[in-house]
Amino acid sequence: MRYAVFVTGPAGAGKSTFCTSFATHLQTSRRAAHIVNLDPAATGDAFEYEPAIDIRELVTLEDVMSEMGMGPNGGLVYCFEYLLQNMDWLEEELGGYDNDYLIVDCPGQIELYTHHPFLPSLVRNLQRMGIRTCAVYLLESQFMEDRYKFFSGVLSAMSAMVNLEVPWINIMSKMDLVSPTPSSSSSDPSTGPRNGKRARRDVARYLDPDPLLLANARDGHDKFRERENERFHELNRAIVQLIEDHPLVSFLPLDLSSTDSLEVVVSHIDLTLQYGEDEEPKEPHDLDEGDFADME
Ligand SMILES: Nc1nc2c(ncn2[C@@H]2O[C@H](COP(=O)(O)OP(=O)(O)OP(=O)(O)O)[C@@H](O)[C@H]2O)c(=O)[nH]1
Repeated sequence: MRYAVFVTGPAGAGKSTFCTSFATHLQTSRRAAHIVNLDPAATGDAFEYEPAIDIRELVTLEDVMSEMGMGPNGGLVYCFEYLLQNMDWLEEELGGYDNDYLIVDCPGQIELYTHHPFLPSLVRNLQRMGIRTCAVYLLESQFMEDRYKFFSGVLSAMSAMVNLEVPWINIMSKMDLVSPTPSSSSSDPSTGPRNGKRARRDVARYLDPDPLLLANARDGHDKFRERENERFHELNRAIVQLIEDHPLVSFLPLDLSSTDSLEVVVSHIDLTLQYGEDEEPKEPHDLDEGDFADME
């Protein structure tokens, strides 16, 4: 069985950094893991790793823009259309990997996840090749600094989940930027960040989104908006109702400075992919010395 994890999320959410840490973690556990770069616009020095499969070997955004006279957004769409027309290229690239874990680093343009058909088509192609797939969606912890920004992040995660229709995990990345202790400067966890960082104690309301954060908007900025636009307030109430009625979105915290945190995320991904469930138990004569290394 081969496995593929699509690592998605907005630009700068930490996708490439997570892919590197994830792959390193699996390799340390003696599991075959490879990174697939799906961003045709990635620049050479964007990677800390050498991707095993790289869309840029098929098509690059730079070439499309210069040869087809397209802009960056149209060019990206063209690159994905081109990939889908050349699935035999991908199938051949994937041919060399058996019983492996493929970590697919996706571009940061969220329209690719929320309404374009490319990723769903790509996932269906991988499933046809017998590759079990799931997706993770990274939202960075700075999204918790502003409730409106946070809820737009929640809605984009929901929209991407609905579009992709594969087993799915939401991750709150860059949790190392969140302060471990609450500040005494404010007693209201629904207001903005304190001293530039949000206390972890408040974070639970974001990891398992509490719609009241949005309903109980109280700071000056919110009052201004309420006064200015009652319809905006009605829209908020409708969003709160939607999130309450469909509690699909919760977030796993990811702090890459903690191995335990990464391990929890990896074990959730394994569970979602049902990793290893189809493997035959090894016969004693199939075992090699390395299989006993962990037992020493
Ligand atoms: N503090 C902190 N910074 C991080 C973490 N992960 C990534 N970063 C930083 O955030 C920036 C963006 O990280 P990337 O991994 O390139 O993010 P990305 O989602 O792949 O970005 P795009 O490919 O542009 O969409 C870089 O400066 C990273 O060093 C993290 O866990 N903690």
